[in-house]
This record gives sequence, C-alpha cells and structure tokens, in this order.
Amino acid sequence: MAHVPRTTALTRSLTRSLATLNNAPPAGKSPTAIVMLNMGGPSTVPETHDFLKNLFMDGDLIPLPFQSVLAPLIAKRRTPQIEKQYEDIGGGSPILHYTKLQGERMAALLDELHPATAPHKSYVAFRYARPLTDEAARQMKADGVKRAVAFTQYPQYSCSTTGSSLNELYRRGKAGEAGDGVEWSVIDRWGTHPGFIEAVAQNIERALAKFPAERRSETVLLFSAHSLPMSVVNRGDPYVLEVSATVSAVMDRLGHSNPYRLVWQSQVGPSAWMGMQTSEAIKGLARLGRKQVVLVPIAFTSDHIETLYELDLEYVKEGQELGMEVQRAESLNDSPVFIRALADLAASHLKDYSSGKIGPTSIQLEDVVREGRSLAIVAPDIVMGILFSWCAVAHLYVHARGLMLGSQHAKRD
Ligand SMILES: C=CC1=C(C)c2cc3[nH]c(cc4nc(cc5[nH]c(cc1n2)c(C)c5CCC(=O)O)C(CCC(=O)O)=C4C)c(C)c3C=C
Ligand SMILES: [Fe+2]
Repeated sequence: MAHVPRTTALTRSLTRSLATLNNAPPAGKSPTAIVMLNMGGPSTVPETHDFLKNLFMDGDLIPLPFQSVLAPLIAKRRTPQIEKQYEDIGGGSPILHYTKLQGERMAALLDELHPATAPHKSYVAFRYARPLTDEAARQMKADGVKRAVAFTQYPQYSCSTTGSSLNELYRRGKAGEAGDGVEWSVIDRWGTHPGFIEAVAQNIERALAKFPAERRSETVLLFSAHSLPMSVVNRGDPYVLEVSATVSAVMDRLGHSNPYRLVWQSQVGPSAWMGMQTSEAIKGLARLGRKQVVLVPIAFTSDHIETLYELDLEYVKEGQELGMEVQRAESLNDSPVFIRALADLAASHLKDYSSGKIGPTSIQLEDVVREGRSLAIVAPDIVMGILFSWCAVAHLYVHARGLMLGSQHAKRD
C-alpha cells in the first residue's frame, strides 16, 4: 500500500481491517474478484418473507426501535401483499438473473481491457436475498481470491443502500469470511459515468421513438427514482443530489430535447419522504393537458418490483385512465452499452489503483473514514442520538406501526 498516495491513517486502518494487506499474487493464480453489491430481491415468491425480514432487520436502511423484535413482525405482516406483487410480475424479482449476466459479461470484457489483473470473476453479494454477502465471501475464499473490488451496483450513493452493503461486507471481511490477506478497494458511485448516461439516453430515445415524430418533442420525460425518507435526506445523504446529477447528464446528452421532471416513487410507511411522488406528477401533468409521457427508471440498473409492478402495472395504467399515452424506457438489464460501461469503470479503477493514482476508497469515503465513522456513513451518531430520545422513540414506534399496517406506497397508505 505504500504506493497509494492519498491514504490517511484511518483509511489505512480501514483497508487493513477489511482485508490484511498483501502483495498482489502472481497473475493467473487466482481471480480478481469483482463483487457486485446490490439489495437483491426474491427470485421466487416463497423467498419473499426472508427477503423482507432481512430488509427490515437492517438498521442502516430502516432504524426501528427493538429492531430484532419488530422486524420479523413487520415482515410477516407485509409478506402476503408483497408476495402478490411478485406473483403479478411473473413469480419473482429478475435482479439475480440480470446481476449475474451483467457481472459475467463485464468480467469477460475486463480480461481484455485490463489483462494485468486477469482473470476476473464476478461475485454477486446481495444484502437481503440470496446469494447474501456471506455466501459470496465463502465462494471467494474457496477460489483463493487475493484481490477484490467491491463494486456497488447502485449508480448513486446512499448510506441506506451502498452504505449498508459496504457495512455488511466490512463485517464479513473483518471476520475473515472472504479469506485471509485479501486486498480490497471500493467503487462506491458512478452516477455520471458517460457509458451509463449513454445507455440510459439510448433507452429513452427508443421509448420516444414510439410516439409520432411530429409530437415527439412535446413528450415529458418523467425520471423516477426510489424515494428516500426526509430524515435521511436532511442528515446530508448524497443520494438526491447524485440522482439529480444523473438526470442532468442524461438531459445534456439528449440535447435537452424534451421537457422533463425528476420525481420519486415507492415510499414506504407514513413518515415524510422525498417528493414529489411519481403518481402525483402524472396526475399533475394530466391536469396541465400533457398527453405524452415517458417514465424513466433512473436509480436502479435492472428490472425489479418498482419498474415491473409500480411503473408498468400501476402508473402506466393511471396515466392511460387520465387520457395520456405513457411509455416506459426499458431498464438497463442486458444493455451491451451499459455492460461495457461497467467494464470501463472497473478497468479504470483497477488501473488507477495499481498505479497509485487512487486509494482503496473514493474521496468521499475517505472523508468519512478520516472523520472516524463507520465505513459507510450510516450516521450511527445521529441514529443513536435519536434512539435515546423518548420523543423520537415514539415517532419511530408510529413509523413501525405504519409500516406494519400500511401498504407499499404512501398513496395507498
Ligand atoms: C436506489 C434504490 C433504492 C433506495 C434508495 C431505497 C431506499 C429505501 N427502501 C426502503 C424500503 C423498502 N424497499 C423495498 C424494495 C426495494 N427497494 C429498492 C431500491 C431502493 N430502496 C428496490 C429495487 C426494491 C425492490 C427489490 C426487487 O423487487 O427486486 C422494500 C420491499 C418492498 C415493500 O415492502 O414495499 C422496502 C420495505 C427504505 C426504507 C429506503 C430508505 C431508507
Ligand atoms: Fe427500497
């Protein structure tokens, strides 16, 4: 690690505890692991309960009072409703299918783009569904991995998503589950990478092409991202800003050809979330007499319940009932442009890391580490502060109750 210039004492200690530092192994001996971090989803309907239980147990995503007691209750209560949604989208989440496909194709490209660290092998490490992080770690150990890149598959950073995955990986790495002497580095955000922007823009152009040419430029592009609780936004989480940066870059690439809005979906429970909500925006556009809309999922790279159920089955229908024509831009899924972007990102990271141009974490994460916080800015100080305030405990109780009683989206709560 002596060759890495921007390391601080804390960064060095982070890297050491995440993995014992070691010299790189001779090329060809063991694969360079590219660990694809994401939340995952139930691949089959019966896996829904365990997915929800893992999700509600995650204090980085949903801090609850008496989490280990409340989480199983909330998960049990929500399971039938969410199972029905997975049934309606064909019997499960396609996240595993696409993440595997993206990882395998990216690794093959990486062997060509950066032969110095070949062979590359992708490992899927989901936070709430199989294969979970510990499963990925065990496979890495079995493969004798010595060099690994934790590569978030969330384009934009949030402490509740990428942060949570990095914390879990840190715990597993520290416990030696991925093997001893693994040298780790992290790609934690890439929301304005030109290849990613190009892939999204191409999918928007394909959706726009479905409208008659003479009326195409009137079509409103409605970029829709998973919302975030205002409590998380207000503590400075960068997600909203980074999603906005993605939208801005896509609009630049499209030459600002169309009117557009950034809106937020999938609120859970009764507390305040980032708005405006996607469904409200559709209603508002209808009131303004807008007749054509393209819905653009912008914060997730493959299809999932929010695109296949909420956008396709709920909002497209809602728009149609209001007399609008609504198309959806495809998710990136198996887009070759997108997969090439993933490979470019990983190749530049590996190259810059080997040459000492970058350290094991991004500048942003370095700041967090320098401040002596946990790896993933889960704001433990704020959360703990809140938990010790009676007033806030009451608020969290109401929130938990709302989660138990409420349905998936605020509009139906
Ligand atoms: C960038 C994407 C996502 C952010 C940010 C995010 C934050 C976030 N989510 C919840 C609560 C739930 N999310 C649920 C499902 C779910 N969430 C995302 C993405 C983000 N979440 C996806 C892609 C999915 C679906 C997975 C799939 O189908 O494959 C659920 C479960 C469904 C439900 O019960 O409604 C919950 C709960 C919070 C609280 C939060 C921010 C703090
Ligand atoms: Fe979510």
